[in-house]
Amino acid sequence: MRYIWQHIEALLQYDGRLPLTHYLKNYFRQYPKLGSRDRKLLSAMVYSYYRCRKALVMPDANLEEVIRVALFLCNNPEKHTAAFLPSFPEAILSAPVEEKMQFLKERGIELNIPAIFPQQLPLSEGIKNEAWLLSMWHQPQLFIRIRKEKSAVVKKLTAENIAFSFVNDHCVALHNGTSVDKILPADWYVVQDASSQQTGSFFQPKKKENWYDCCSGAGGKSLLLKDLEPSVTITVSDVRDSILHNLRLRFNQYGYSAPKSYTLDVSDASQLKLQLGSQQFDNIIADVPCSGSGTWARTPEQLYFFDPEFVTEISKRQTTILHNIADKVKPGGKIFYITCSVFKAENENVVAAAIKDTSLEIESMQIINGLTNQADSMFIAVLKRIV
Ligand SMILES: C[S@@+](CC[C@H](N)C(=O)[O-])C[C@H]1O[C@@H](n2cnc3c(N)ncnc32)[C@H](O)[C@@H]1O
Repeated sequence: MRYIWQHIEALLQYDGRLPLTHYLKNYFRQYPKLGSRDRKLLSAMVYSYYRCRKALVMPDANLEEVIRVALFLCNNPEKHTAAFLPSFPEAILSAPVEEKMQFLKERGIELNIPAIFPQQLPLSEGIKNEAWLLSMWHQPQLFIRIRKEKSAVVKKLTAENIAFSFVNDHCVALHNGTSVDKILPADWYVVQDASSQQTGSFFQPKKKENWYDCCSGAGGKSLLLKDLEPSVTITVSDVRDSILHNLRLRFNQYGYSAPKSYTLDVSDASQLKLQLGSQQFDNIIADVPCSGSGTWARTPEQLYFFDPEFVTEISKRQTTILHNIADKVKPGGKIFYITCSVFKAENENVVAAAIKDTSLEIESMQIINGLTNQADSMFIAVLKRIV
């Protein structure tokens, strides 16, 4: 098993620039002799390392010991990891993380939880710092939104012996890595995080309304809106042309005609004016670019290599976007400002800056705390145009 430790040493040369999942794929491509079990084990080791390394106070430990403790904290024993977990009693290997921490403490391994995120940016109301930090130690669940044939979905998942649970009427939680695409017809469901699904409960669209999704990405929120009220007309924009192409394919896949779309940088007021002219909309979804800190349990490398300068920059862009779209919504209409960040700087502070010199007022704002469901966390502010 020496080769595993050699690969780990090589893998930890990673510098955080590529998404970790791409980096691992590229790495494994260079070593075709590594079997699927080795790849799973190495991935679990690397992910566990970035999840909790900064919290482990183990000054005299070698890399092998650190990795074993990280695996222990961030994973329950599975076939591919079991042999590499420390030789602790069986029961503690699948115990809750608080018990595991206590167990380590009793054996002289201290944990410094705040060190996981030394930048210590203030979090939005409704999310507790320690709970957020500890959530980084586990991969969140996979969620689907059932669009149709609910009882057939249940039947198929049950027949395939897939573990699942309902979060609400349409939201199903599954183990991460479940290949739902091999089991369910593509138009019966959408893969969408539970908190992202929950943003839909704020939209309350009325028949035939005209909506604008200004940072639409591949259309997760637009499709949610369309499924809530198929008669709405949606216009979408994104700075990336390729993602708008994906959005159009998805709309067609789900039986909708492709919406009017613009490739455009909404932080640039002149581009917005040039392309949209004087159009106004009943409501706008602004699911803006952000740090993604509410989703870092899926991408712990972003937590590990985080540069706070990014939040300073992105919050300026978020404020500019809100300013630019403020008069694109009709008086009485609403802007749904959404981020998948837990930082105040991208949430409450941006909203406060944007309402200062626009005719928007805050109807509500809150964190959608995903921690209890092992989901992502998001922020949504409902901003109403008053004149
Ligand atoms: C959070 S994602 C949107 C996710 C999408 N609403 C969904 O639910 O699937 C933010 C999107 O904003 C786009 N974006 C980033 N900067 C932008 C800008 N200045 N103008 C327009 N779109 C931008 C990104 O390309 C990305 O697709």
